[in-house]
Amino acid sequence: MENKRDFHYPHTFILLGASGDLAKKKIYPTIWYLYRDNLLPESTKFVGYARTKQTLEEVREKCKKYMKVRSGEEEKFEAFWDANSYVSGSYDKRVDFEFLNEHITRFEKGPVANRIFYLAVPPTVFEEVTVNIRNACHAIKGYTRVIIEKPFGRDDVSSNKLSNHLTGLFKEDQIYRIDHYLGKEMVQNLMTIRFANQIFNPSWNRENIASVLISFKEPFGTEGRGGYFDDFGIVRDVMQNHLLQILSLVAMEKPVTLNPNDIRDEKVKVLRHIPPIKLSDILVGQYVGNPNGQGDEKLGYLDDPTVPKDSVTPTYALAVVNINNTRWQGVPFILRCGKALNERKAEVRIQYKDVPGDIFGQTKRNELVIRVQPGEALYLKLMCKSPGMKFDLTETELDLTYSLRYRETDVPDAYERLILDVFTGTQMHFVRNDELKEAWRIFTPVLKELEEQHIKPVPYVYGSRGPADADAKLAENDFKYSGSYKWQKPTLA
Ligand SMILES: NC(=O)C1=CN([C@@H]2O[C@H](COP(=O)(O)OP(=O)(O)OC[C@H]3O[C@@H](n4cnc5c(N)ncnc54)[C@H](OP(=O)(O)O)[C@@H]3O)[C@@H](O)[C@H]2O)C=CC1
Ligand SMILES: O=C1O[C@H](COP(=O)(O)O)[C@@H](O)[C@H](O)[C@H]1O
Repeated sequence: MENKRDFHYPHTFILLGASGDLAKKKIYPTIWYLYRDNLLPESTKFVGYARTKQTLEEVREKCKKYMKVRSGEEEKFEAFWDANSYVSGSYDKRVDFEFLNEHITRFEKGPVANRIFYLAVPPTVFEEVTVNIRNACHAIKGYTRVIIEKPFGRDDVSSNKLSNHLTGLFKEDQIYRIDHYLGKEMVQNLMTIRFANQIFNPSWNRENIASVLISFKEPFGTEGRGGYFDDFGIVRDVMQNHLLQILSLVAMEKPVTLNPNDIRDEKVKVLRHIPPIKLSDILVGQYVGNPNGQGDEKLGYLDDPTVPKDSVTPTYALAVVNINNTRWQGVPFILRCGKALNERKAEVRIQYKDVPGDIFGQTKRNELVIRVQPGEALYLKLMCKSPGMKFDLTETELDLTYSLRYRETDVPDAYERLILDVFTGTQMHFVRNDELKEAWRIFTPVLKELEEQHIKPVPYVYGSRGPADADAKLAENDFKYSGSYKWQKPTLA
């Protein structure tokens, strides 16, 4: 791991695919915020690289609307762009990468100089780019780290092939596989909630917990990205990575230490207890247009011109995952994700069992909700005596809403944390090769069955809560919804 004291050496951050969507919407803004907040080594230079022939001014112009510059920050913003340069070249020609290498070398005065490559490139050019980095751009007087974005393959075979390819070029401690959900505040909080609170730890098991629901909902469809999406579908896009990562943090045993490898050892261990998902344990859906909706809501997935008319790619999926170990045997972990739904939401719901011997005759289950987004919150739904002269029960909550409790603190964006982690050399929040292998072992068979049998997803209307059958599947898996809980939003004092 790099020491803080090494931060005065030259660092170059090379963004491959600098002309693309991810670069302009996410990566350039992120490196600007890190630079603005003085979080990066002082002498860091940024190099954009892509096939498009363009000037740095043009790159800057394209990123403009995605980068926030507050009043008083204008000078710093100019300094940021002064530290940037852009090189155009192909992805497959070594000579172009040799030119890139010469370009980077100019910034590398002194005995040590480090390089970080961010691969914001399509999977089709991934192999040649990594070979060219290894052969022509590897640092000779410092570290070389590569950040890679999903998709990490599309099944076990292609993912293994990619892993073997990378293993032939880089050591595991040079590879940073991004799952940006691991950079989200409440996902990072899962370990603290579990292991720094004696109140939760003893009840975190099959004796007390009935079911766990991990949800991701988005209120928009594929928005013209259907061409990419159709090849992957929601299971590969969200469930196999983001939701499974959350599951492993919710279900794993306590790691021996906070060392990244100890944590990832535990994540792998719990994944190894999960058998591959069966076809009977998954429900898939695809959105159709809402005739009463506005604008895009009128359009179904198949109306996207980049999607084949007979596509059976799921835009919604609910899967029941079993963990066959002492802690969790028999507790359904329900993963649920979908596009074009009624709201934006990502959350974990830990639903406790019914109170045995209910003397009140009306108790509802406790539920611990960890809301990842929007608006980070942790709330525990519980029963209380109705205040006043009555002796009946009321459903209420212990509520930790971040925007109220931590008014002065800005929650950083996931990419900011993760890119900074790469500079400091901490791999705790990155996906290790063996985690990835387990994830594909769990999902590949069912994905194959869905695709080989051409299973038609259940239609659901754009803007709805998803296929009607999904709630029945939740109920079958010991997730109880009473509909009686009412939240009273606190008002600001
Ligand atoms: N700190 C905070 O900000 C807090 C906010 N709240 C808010 O209060 C509101 C209610 O709280 P919530 O925890 O959602 O509790 P509820 O018991 O009201 O709802 C739980 C969830 O059940 C799902 N649901 C709705 N209908 C059904 C159904 N027929 N079968 C199965 N599931 C169903 C909904 O999610 P889905 O559509 O995803 O299935 C819903 O969000 C929410 O908006 C919540 O954000 C509550 C407490 C604290
Ligand atoms: O990885 C992905 O995540 C986004 C959702 O990310 P969020 O941080 O906005 O929740 C999703 O839209 C996209 O399809 C998927 O590839």
